[in-house]
Amino acid sequence: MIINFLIIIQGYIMKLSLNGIKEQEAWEKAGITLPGYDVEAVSEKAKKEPGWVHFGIGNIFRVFIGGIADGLLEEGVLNRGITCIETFDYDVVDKIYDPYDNLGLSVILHGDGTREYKVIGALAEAVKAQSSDPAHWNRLKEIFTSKSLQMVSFTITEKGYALQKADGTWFPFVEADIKNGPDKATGAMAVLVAMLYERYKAGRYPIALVSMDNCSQNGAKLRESVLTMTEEWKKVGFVDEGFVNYVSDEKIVAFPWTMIDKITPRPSEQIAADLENLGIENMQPVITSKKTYIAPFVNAEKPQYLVIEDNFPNGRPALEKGFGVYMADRNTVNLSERMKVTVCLNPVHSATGPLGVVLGYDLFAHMLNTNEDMMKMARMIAYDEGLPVVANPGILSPQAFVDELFNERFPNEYLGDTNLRLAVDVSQMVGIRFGETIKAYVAKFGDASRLTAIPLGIAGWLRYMLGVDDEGNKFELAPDPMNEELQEQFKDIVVGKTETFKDQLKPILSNERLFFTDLYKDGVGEKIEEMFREMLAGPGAVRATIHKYVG
Ligand SMILES: NC(=O)c1ccc[n+]([C@@H]2O[C@H](COP(=O)([O-])OP(=O)(O)OC[C@H]3O[C@@H](n4cnc5c(N)ncnc54)[C@H](O)[C@@H]3O)[C@@H](O)[C@H]2O)c1
Ligand SMILES: O=P(O)(O)OC[C@@H](O)[C@@H](O)[C@H](O)[C@H](O)CO
Repeated sequence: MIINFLIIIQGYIMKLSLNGIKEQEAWEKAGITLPGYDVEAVSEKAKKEPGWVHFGIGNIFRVFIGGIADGLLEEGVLNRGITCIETFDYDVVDKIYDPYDNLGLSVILHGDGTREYKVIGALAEAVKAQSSDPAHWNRLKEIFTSKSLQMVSFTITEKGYALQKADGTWFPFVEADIKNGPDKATGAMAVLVAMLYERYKAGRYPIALVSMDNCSQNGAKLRESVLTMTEEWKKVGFVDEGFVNYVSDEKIVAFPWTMIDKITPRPSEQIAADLENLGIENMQPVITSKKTYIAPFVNAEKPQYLVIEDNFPNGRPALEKGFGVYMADRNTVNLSERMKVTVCLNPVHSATGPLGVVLGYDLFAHMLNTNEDMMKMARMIAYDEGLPVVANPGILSPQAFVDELFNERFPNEYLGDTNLRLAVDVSQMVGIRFGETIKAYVAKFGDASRLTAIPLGIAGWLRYMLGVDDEGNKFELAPDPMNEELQEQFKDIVVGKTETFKDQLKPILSNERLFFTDLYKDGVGEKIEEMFREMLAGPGAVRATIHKYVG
C-alpha cells in the first residue's frame, strides 16, 4: 500500500498498453525490456495479411509461442505478429487481451532467484471464434481466406481435439456441431473445419495446421479430428467431395507433428504483487468461469524445446531462428516426444505430483528439494526405469535432457509450480506416461515386474483419487474427466481400514483404454494393488510406503 502510494506521488505508474509503453524510461528503470520493434506496425501488417494464427491463447502460448515470435521480430526476420483465436474461453480475450491492447509480460524465473522481464508485442489481434457474433465470425473468415496465411498453431489442451467420449459416442456439443453445420460451429474442431471450408472455397490455398499440445503424435491426432468432422459434414451435405479431397491431401493441408517443452505454471500472486510494486498497474491474475488461470503476465522457466516437423506447404516463418526451436523430420519429432513425454519429464510429474498433494506439499520443487524419498522416486522413474528403454532422437541427448531437468529445472523453487497443477487430468495421461515404458519392459524382459517407481506412482495416483491426505483430511481433487467415475468406484474404500480394499482396482489396472496395456498381464497389477493397500494403513502410511520402496 505504502509502496503503491509512493509510486503514485512519484508518477511512476505504468500501464501495460500501447500508450503505456511509450513511457520508456519508467519501464527501463523498472528493469523491464520493451519491444524493440514497432508493435502497432507489426499488428497492422498481421491484420492486413495474416501469416500465423494460433488457437488456444493461454499461458504457454503467450510466453513460449508468442515469445518465439517476439524474438523473430526483434531479429528482424519476421514482419508481422500472430493472430490470436479463442474458441473456448472468451473471458481470456475480454480480461487479458483487450484491456492490455494484446500486450503480454513475460516473466522468466531463474533458479538463482533472478528474473527476466520482457513486454511481448507479438500478439497482433485477439478474435473470439463465436459463430453467433457476426463481427468476430466474419473477421475469422477474412483471416482464413487470406492467401498469406501459412500456419495455424494450437495449444488447446488434449481435450480440445476430442470428439467422442470414452464409450465412442459423440460429445453433445460435437453432435450439435455435426447437425448444425459450419456456420453454427462451436467446438474448436468444428470452427477449424468451418474456416478451412472458407479457405477451400476462396482458392484451395495451402496451409500447415500445427498442434503444439502435449499429446502423443499430436499432428496425427489433429488430422484425425479434422478429417472426422469433415466426413460428418459431408454425410449431412454441408460440404462437398472437393473439400474432403482438399483436407485429405497432405501436400495442401499439412499436419506437422511437434514436441513442446517449457514448464509454465499458473500465474503467481506473489509475482503479480511484485510487478505492482514495481509500478505496473492491474497485474492481478484471474480465474475465468471456465477455470483458466491467467494474468496479464506469464511466469515460466527459461529452458524451452520445440521440435517441429518441417512440413509447411505454404511456406513458414523462420522458426528455426527461434530460441529452443529445432526443425526436423517426423521420426525425429516422434522420438523427441517419446523421450520427453514417456520417459524424462512428464512421467516424473504425473507419478510424484498427485502423491505430493496427498503428502501435503504445495510446491513440486520444494517437495523434491526437502523430501529425500520423493527425490529418489523421481530420479528412479527417469534415470533407472525410463532411460534404459528410450531411443535417442539424435538432436537431443536423453541423458543430457534428464541431467538438465534434475540439476536445474525440477529443483527451481522460484518457478512456483504446484503439485495440484500436475494432478490435473492425470487419468488422460497414464497410458502415454507410464504405459509405454511398461510395454517396453514387457518387450525387452518378458514382463515389467522389475519396475518399482512407476508402479508406486500409479498406486499413488489412485490413492490421491480417494481425496484424503496422508493425515486423514479431505482435499479437493484437481479437475479430471474421470474424477466422478473413479470416486464412485472407490466409495467403499476407507483410509485406515485396509479390509475395505477388495478388487476395486481391477477394472482400472486392466483397462487398456487407460494404460494402453493390461497391467496384470504385464506383471505389475498385483504389485500396484499391494502398494495401494499399504498406503491405506492409516496416518503416515503413504510416506512410509514410499520410503519402503525407494528408501
Ligand atoms: N503449461 C505447461 O507447462 C505446458 C508445457 C508444454 C505443453 N503444454 C500444452 O499446452 C496446453 C495448454 O497449457 P497452458 O498452460 O497454456 O494452459 P492454459 O489453461 O493457460 O490455456 C489453455 C488454453 O486452451 C483453451 N482450451 C481449454 N480447453 C479447451 C477446449 N476444450 N477446446 C478448445 N480450447 C480449449 C483455453 O481456453 C486456453 O486458451 C497443455 O494442455 C499442454 O498440452 C503446456
Ligand atoms: O500440461 P499437462 O496437464 O499435460 O501435464 C502437466 C505437466 O507435466 C506439463 O504441463 C509439463 O509442465 C510440461 O509438459 C513441460 O513441458
